[in-house]
Amino acid sequence: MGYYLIEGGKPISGEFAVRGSKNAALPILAATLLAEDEVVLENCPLIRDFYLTLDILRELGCRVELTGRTAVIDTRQIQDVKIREETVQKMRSSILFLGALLGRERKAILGHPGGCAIGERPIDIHLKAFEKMGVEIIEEDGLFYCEAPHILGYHIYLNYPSVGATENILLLAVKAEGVTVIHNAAREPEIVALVRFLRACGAEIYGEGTPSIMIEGVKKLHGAYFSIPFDRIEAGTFLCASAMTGGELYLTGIEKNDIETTLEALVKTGCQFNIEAERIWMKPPKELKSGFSLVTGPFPGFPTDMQPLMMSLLTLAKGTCMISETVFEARFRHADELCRMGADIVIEDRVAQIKGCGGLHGAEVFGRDLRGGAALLIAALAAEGKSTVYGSEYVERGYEKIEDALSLLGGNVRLME
Ligand SMILES: CC(=O)N[C@H]1[C@@H](OP(=O)(O)OP(=O)(O)OC[C@H]2O[C@@H](n3ccc(=O)[nH]c3=O)[C@H](O)[C@@H]2O)O[C@H](CO)[C@@H](O)[C@@H]1O
Ligand SMILES: C=C(OP(=O)(O)O)C(=O)O
Repeated sequence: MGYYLIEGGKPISGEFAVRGSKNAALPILAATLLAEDEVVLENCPLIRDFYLTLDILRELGCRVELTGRTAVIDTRQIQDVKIREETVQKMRSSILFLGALLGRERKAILGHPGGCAIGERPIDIHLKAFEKMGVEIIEEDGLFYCEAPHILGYHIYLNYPSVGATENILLLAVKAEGVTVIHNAAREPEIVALVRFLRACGAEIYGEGTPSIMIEGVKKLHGAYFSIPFDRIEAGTFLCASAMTGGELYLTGIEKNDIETTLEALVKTGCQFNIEAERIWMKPPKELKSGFSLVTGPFPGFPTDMQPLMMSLLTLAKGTCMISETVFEARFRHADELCRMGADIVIEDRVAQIKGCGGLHGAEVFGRDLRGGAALLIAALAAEGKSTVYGSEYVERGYEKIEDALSLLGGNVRLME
């Protein structure tokens, strides 16, 4: 198990150019399977999940070249329709290969996806929609054997605006016969990014970013050039790190509409902002304020992925704050670890009450998922003394060399493999 060694107490300040989004890049990589020509992706995030997804494409027989942040992917020579169990276990987004492989090859074999243990995370919404669109699914020994001789457009009503299910249906529907409409679709910026990519490849899609997305199936998609948009969770993580440590931060490469709820929460803590279209400057107050409630929810609600980071920050804010986690039922595992650093957090079911503790101290703590690990890392930066944060392998799934980025901004963080 890798870990971070952190010496706290130094402000995180300066300029940071936000990198490409994990949650936009991964579905787009799956979508490259649908393009029957070369795809060029710019601004790729060099993170563990990205490399793992490139490996899936290679294992399927695709040609993949990565130079700097530019990936060139040619899926014309695809030879396989099965994703290895080991890979599927490591990453939630591997489920998106189901829609993409079915769209391309009419067949797919894949197990139940793993990923961060933040809840049960069933895939019933994906499978139900697929069946309605003509996919035959047989589950045997933990594997889903899927076949779709004919993919049929359909009106799909999601009982929850699942991000993954909306993406998977999009991947299948672009190659369906006829029109598909997704009702109660997810509206996250990552859905918009996937649609823009598919459209660049020749797909006919309307309504992304709204609860109704209409897709007119096409016979073939072509290659495209596309730049991965910024990672709104990385941006929020660095803002929280600076706010907690009393540093001023200048973020570039962002789109402010995509991180509005995070900015609103930070404003409530007393942070001041100067916001331009693609840049943000933030100055934290001398003392962070609390006394409000946060409820996570589907976009445009407060993002569940930011919840652990915001909880970390609120441990230092004067007053009491309540956070309700409505998206994932087991996403508070970082709270106990924050308490080991001196935080005052009480959890009851899916609500956390966080009282400002006046200051954190260094400790040995365990990150058990991606954002939970990052939350501990930023808490350690703000704590007095030395900390060890275990679980770097989770953090590396979604943050590119976070230890280097934070060190360049004045933090004292080392990754020990
Ligand atoms: C790779 C990626 O993009 N991951 C993001 C994606 O995950 P993911 O796509 O897994 O999240 P979903 O929106 O699907 O899940 C939201 C909720 O719906 C439930 N659900 C989902 C599907 C289903 O078939 N049945 C079901 O019950 C889940 O258990 C969860 O409670 O969106 C989440 C919510 O914004 C983010 O936290 C993740 O970072
Ligand atoms: C939960 C996350 O990712 P995944 O869905 O890939 O597990 C995340 O990015 O915070």
